[in-house]
Amino acid sequence: MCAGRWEEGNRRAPPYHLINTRRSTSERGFLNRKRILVETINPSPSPTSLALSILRPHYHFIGIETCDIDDMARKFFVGGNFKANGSLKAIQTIVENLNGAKLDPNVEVVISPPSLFLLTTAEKVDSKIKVAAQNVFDKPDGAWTGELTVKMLTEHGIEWVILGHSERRTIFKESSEFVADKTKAALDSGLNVILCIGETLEEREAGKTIDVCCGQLKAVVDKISTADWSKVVIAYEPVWAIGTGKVATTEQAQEAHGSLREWLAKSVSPEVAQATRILYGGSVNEKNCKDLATQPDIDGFLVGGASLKPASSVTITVGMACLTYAISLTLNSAVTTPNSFSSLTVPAGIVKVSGDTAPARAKSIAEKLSKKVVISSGERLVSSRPTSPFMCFERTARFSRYSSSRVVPRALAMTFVLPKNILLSYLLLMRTLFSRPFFCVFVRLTSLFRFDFGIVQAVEPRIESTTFIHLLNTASRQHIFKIDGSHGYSPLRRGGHRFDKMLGFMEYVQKCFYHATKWDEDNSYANLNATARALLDFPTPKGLKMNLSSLSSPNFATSYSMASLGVVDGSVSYLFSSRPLDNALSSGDVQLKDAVSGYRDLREIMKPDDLRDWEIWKGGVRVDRRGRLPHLLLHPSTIHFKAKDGVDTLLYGRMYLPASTLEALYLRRLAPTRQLKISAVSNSRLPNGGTILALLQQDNGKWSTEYLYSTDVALIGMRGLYNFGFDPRKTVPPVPPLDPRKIAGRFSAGAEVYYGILNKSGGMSTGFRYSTLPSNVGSPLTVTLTVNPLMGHFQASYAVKAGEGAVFCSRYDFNIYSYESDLVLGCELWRRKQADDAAAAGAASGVSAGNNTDETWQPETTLARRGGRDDDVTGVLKARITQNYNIGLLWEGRYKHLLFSLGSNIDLKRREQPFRTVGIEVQYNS
Ligand SMILES: O=C[C@H](O)COP(=O)(O)O
Repeated sequence: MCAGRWEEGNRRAPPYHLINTRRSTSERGFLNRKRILVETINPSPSPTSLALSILRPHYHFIGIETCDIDDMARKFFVGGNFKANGSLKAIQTIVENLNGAKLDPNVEVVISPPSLFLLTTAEKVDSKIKVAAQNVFDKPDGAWTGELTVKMLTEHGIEWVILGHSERRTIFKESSEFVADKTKAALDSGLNVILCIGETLEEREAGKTIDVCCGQLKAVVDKISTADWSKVVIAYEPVWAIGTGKVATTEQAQEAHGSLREWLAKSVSPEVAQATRILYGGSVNEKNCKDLATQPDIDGFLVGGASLKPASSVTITVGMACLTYAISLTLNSAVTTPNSFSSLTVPAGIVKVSGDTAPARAKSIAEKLSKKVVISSGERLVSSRPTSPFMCFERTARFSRYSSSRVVPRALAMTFVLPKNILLSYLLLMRTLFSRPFFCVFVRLTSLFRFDFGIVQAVEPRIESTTFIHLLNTASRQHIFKIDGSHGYSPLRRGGHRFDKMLGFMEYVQKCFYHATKWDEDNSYANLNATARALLDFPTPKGLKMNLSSLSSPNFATSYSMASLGVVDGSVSYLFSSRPLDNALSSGDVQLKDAVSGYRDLREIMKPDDLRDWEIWKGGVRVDRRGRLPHLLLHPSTIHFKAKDGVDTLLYGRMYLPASTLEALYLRRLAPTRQLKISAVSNSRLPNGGTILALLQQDNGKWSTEYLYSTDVALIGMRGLYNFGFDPRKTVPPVPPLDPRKIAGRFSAGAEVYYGILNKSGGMSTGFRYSTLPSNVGSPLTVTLTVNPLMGHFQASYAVKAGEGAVFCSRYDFNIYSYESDLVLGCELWRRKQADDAAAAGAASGVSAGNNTDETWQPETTLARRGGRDDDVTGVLKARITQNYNIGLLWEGRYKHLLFSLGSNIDLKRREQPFRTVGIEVQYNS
């Protein structure tokens, strides 16, 4: 069988079934429908990356990420429509704020000032932000008093125009035909169009929402070509929601967007429907955008009022008197611990709060920061209490809780003990290190008398300066959640895998390849959290999907998939393996435990094959190239290399239809301890047309390393994992304890660093795992702790196999700067056939035995005692619940020769419509 038989060597059979090869590694994303590769990066110490981390806190380098190409291909879009508001000065301020803000590069931002300010805005605004006119006429230059022509716009670098806004339709009586004419004129001259549509309240109440919106669209569809749609963004703006503060509910908006996309698929083409961005507009603000941004068919926002509003946050300055000193006696132990900043005393701290916040709120924030404040003059608030710099920063961090901004300073403290007992400490505020130089230095001269000199420059944690920027970043962050399906602040959560439901056939075949070539996926830093991911992050199917696959020869597999979610689409994939995959089984025979991801039982690390074991000699002559050097010494004519004897290679390709996306994977075992993976995705709608990612993996049992290069932002990275305990290369594995009170387990530690050359962004994370081994007599468990020191993220997970058929898992995330936390609980329950012995036991106790195909939820102890087998599993139920009362349910099982995944996502907070998604996937593999 493919999975679970690692008891090679002198290990005795484990007390429970091994499922360690159940999940595949990074390339598994290639095997799922409509996915693309996204390298992810972690927060990092450089200014750009810190900003990035604020905007994209979940991005992480660990491995190839995959996501629905539908989602990713439609770049998130946020437009700001200032309407007829704002003075030149106000608009300049907005532009300056936007220029200075760290905006997510994955979001397209367009602002639309009144026409009088178009040129100034276009001139001043950073090139990453585009400018839109709020209207344009459909005729060339001429006698059109009060109008702007398309030529005027294009000649002055204005790339966008808003057309069909409800205010123009209702107040200025613009008909849908006129809007369509203007759209055509704009597109013909190269402008991009934000095309607004929307229904009135009466129309909605009359159930005419979709008819009205589609009618408005139809006028445009009739006039422009299919190709023109690549330059159109639709903004769905219910008239009753515009400027009223009455935002459409998430369900209302998603329903309308989904229907519009369906209509586009029918009326224009499925490709246009997939590619066209549909924005929502109408009383969007930084709070309500969160949920809206997570909807599958909402690709951004057109923001009115909130695009002009200043943020309700404040700027805080934390500082101390420029030069202060304190003398504290050794006896004053309360403030003198040699290795802590608490020993650094400063007589006075100054907390300055300023900004657009009302003075009362500023005062209340200041009071929270420093319990007792004295207002000395104006807006300056002086703490009357002596305080340490660390306390100040701690309070600044706490301050973020009271601010609407999520930006918090990040402090890094370092202490050096110099000769002669001089203690030098300094504290850096990472976030402001480069943009606003900040440092403080404290020197302690002796251990007897403490002279603490402190110099602290003023610190101004930069806070997102307008509601629009805040909204923009919040929305893009949420959109990323939608793409990666993860929540919280886990450095490893996104690592490698996202789709941990039943494996597609191609994934399964790849796993068989790993097993056949003895590659241990779990001995990798990328898979440190694999158990918690499999148990808590499993996705649930949406709509109907069918897969038909076949391993037509031991070396060659094909797979076809069809899905129906709005529009019908599918994919064709081929896989070639130089190693015959005799261990791959059809859907009727495969053990469910091999086809479903779940708790990952680590196997004992093993000594890798010797390189010489891989050499093939015939008649005293080497005939393959797997050895070290000898073949180089041979004359080429004496080497009779045969592909089938060569290094093991796996080739995989997939084409998605109708979206013309190609995926490819090249996997090559270079040596018993080394593997090369090159993966690529190509799609014209992706940045640069796609991505290539190369990964060189080294695993010698005791430790493993991986080196990565991606063409996307020229990302380079490295990660490693070290296993404590015995070294399989030097000693034999320790004898497993027979005493059930003793635990047989393994402790591993790892880290990763990475750097994006093009975006000058890097980062790191570190993690630990303790997991029991197959030889453990008691309940298997896995505990992990992962830390992103720069971002202050901690994640702890705990999974325990309460028996053969039940696993429970919990995961807790915490951010020490923002105080955000996230708790997820989950379980999986395996359903098994009744065994003969159970039936016999039933008969012996006088109970009718029944036949042995009866199924039941078995108590673990019973199963363990009778030695449950992998092949008696008939289904698995997975469930998880988050602290926000989001529930995921997934049942995976087999009916005759078909494998089923049936799942649903339930949001208990939405009482009116708790079922967010429902779906089923069916697989037949032969
Ligand atoms: O173009 C923007 C829309 O009219 C939305 O305006 P609003 O956000 O002020 O409701």
